[in-house]
Amino acid sequence: MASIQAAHTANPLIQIEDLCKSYSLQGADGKTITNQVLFSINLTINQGEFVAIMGHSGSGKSTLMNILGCLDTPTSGSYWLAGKNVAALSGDELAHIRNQSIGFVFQGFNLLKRMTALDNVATPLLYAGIGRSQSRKRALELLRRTGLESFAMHQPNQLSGGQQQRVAISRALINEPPLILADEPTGNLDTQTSREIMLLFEQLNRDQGITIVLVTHEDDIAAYAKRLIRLKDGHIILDQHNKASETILDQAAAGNSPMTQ
Ligand SMILES: Nc1ncnc2c1ncn2[C@@H]1O[C@H](COP(=O)(O)OP(=O)(O)OP(=O)(O)O)[C@@H](O)[C@H]1O
Repeated sequence: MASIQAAHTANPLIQIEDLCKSYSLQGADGKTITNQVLFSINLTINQGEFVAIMGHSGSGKSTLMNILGCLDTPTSGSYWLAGKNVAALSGDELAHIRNQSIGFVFQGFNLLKRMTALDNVATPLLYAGIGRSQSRKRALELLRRTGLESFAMHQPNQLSGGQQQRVAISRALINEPPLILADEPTGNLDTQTSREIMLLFEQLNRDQGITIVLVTHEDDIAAYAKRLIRLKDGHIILDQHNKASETILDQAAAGNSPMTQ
């Protein structure tokens, strides 16, 4: 297996050691079946990295992302996020870390249907106890940055898929998290809109140093990430610098500005 982990020793944001995950299910005969999904995963992701996780359906990508997002717990092994041992955190501390340290972006956008774009973006701040007017002010700033200021009062069904995903990305950014976890973020989008969303991630990574970890099935989406990890049957079988991202970076440097498209 090719590995670039040794090259990334400074400022680890994610450190996983010997992590395993199994699910126990009850079979038709009533007996318990154990399904091991992740096998002895070792992974370090430093602050500022842009990582794509690839692999066939069922290889364990979402399971790994759920653990990275503190939405699920490993069966064994350790996970340190920003220097904190996740297993030692209480429920409240986990909720706090999810709210403050991680921005989530999903394939289905996961916006609240009856709320405006503005209120969708402001929601994590409201949960964090910030007042409504301050939250909305900050949400509007984020929508401006993602090119959606004039759509602030639209509800999700009045927005295109790409616009909805920009709202979701604005929401993910509102607490200025060091980490964005994106699970198939372009899975519901056409090619051109996918490209715009990926350039937006690339810009956030380059200009603000936000660490981005995304799951994708598609090579042309993974091409934006600087590091490529491939899972197979719950094992990391490849972990390497992604040369394809250099071409994309050249194109971005040539003046593509997804924030205003
Ligand atoms: N909550 C669960 N209970 C039991 N088994 C589960 C659970 N979640 C996932 N699995 C199993 O774990 C394996 C990996 O699933 P996972 O969703 O992580 O794969 P994936 O690589 O994300 O697949 P896809 O690309 O189709 O989304 C599958 O065999 C799945 O059935």
